[in-house]
Amino acid sequence: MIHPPILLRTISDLRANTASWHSEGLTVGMIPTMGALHDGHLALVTEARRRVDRIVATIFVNPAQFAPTEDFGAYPRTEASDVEMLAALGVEAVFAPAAREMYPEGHATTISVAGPALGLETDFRPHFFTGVATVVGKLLIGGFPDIAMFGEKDYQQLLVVRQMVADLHLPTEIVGLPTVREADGLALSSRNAYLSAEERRTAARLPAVLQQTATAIRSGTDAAEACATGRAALEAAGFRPDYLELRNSETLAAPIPCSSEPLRLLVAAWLGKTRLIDNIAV
Ligand SMILES: Nc1ncnc2c1ncn2[C@@H]1O[C@H](COP(=O)(O)OP(=O)(O)OP(=O)(O)O)[C@@H](O)[C@H]1O
Ligand SMILES: CC(C)(CO)[C@@H](O)C(=O)[O-]
Ligand code: BAL
Repeated sequence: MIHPPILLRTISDLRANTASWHSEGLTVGMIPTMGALHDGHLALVTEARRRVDRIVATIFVNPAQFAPTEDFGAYPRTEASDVEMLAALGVEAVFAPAAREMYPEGHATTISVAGPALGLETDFRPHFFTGVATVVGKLLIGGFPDIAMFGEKDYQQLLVVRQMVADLHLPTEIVGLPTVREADGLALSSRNAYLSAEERRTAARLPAVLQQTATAIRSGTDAAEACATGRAALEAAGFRPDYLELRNSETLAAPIPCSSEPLRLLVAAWLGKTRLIDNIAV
């Protein structure tokens, strides 16, 4: 017997729900999403199920993280089927507010993060992390979950959220989980739905080039040279790369040559009208 989750539309209902769970001594996990759920999101739910007593998933296509030229209008909105998928996994509550609930008339506060937010995505989407940090901050303050789950697919976002939570002393543990991939290596992403059949075949070159570049760096090729080769391979396959860069995996600072710091290779590239991102440990 599947119990549908409670559907919450207001911050005050979100707060009342999680407060009542906490008052019963139950632990709470939050999974922030923009909906159009896939197995990557469901892996976050499954891991939360293992860790906490009650789960609230959030579904909100956050206008503040889209530039006017980006795909806010086209972003897939599939709330009814999302709620069914969450129900099947036993999620207790779904918070799906309207934009005016999150950003009422006169809203004038944003959360701006430096550190891991500098460079990479910010060079191409300068508005993005302020939008993400502001909405995630509001969600965490709205529900005060014990844990919140994020995917490594959005690796820079994960580090930005961790930085924000630490800096604002929020009492939530940020849990990062590995990227869930299709059989051919493509990272699951709601935006994959934009790809034509031919683009979808080409898209598998993105993780393949990422792997090749990581292998070259591991076997001693200079990182700048390996990344240049990787970008050229992406262009030859039909992508327009925004970046393919090696960074320190904890700070996202440029790596210090010859040090033994942990490294991450991150990529963002356009395929037709679709922008894909991915990353792997080196
Ligand atoms: N393939 C994946 N594996 C693991 N986590 C994922 C995956 N895809 C998304 N997530 C995580 O799910 C959460 C919600 O992401 P979001 O709703 O933006 O989905 P998305 O598929 O990343 O969408 P988009 O295509 O817009 O980037 C984020 O923490 C994100 O990192
Ligand atoms: C974290 C998030 C839900 C904030 O809108 C979004 O950026 C996403 O889905 O990754
Ligand atoms: N998954 C990150 C959300 C975005 O690109 O807007």
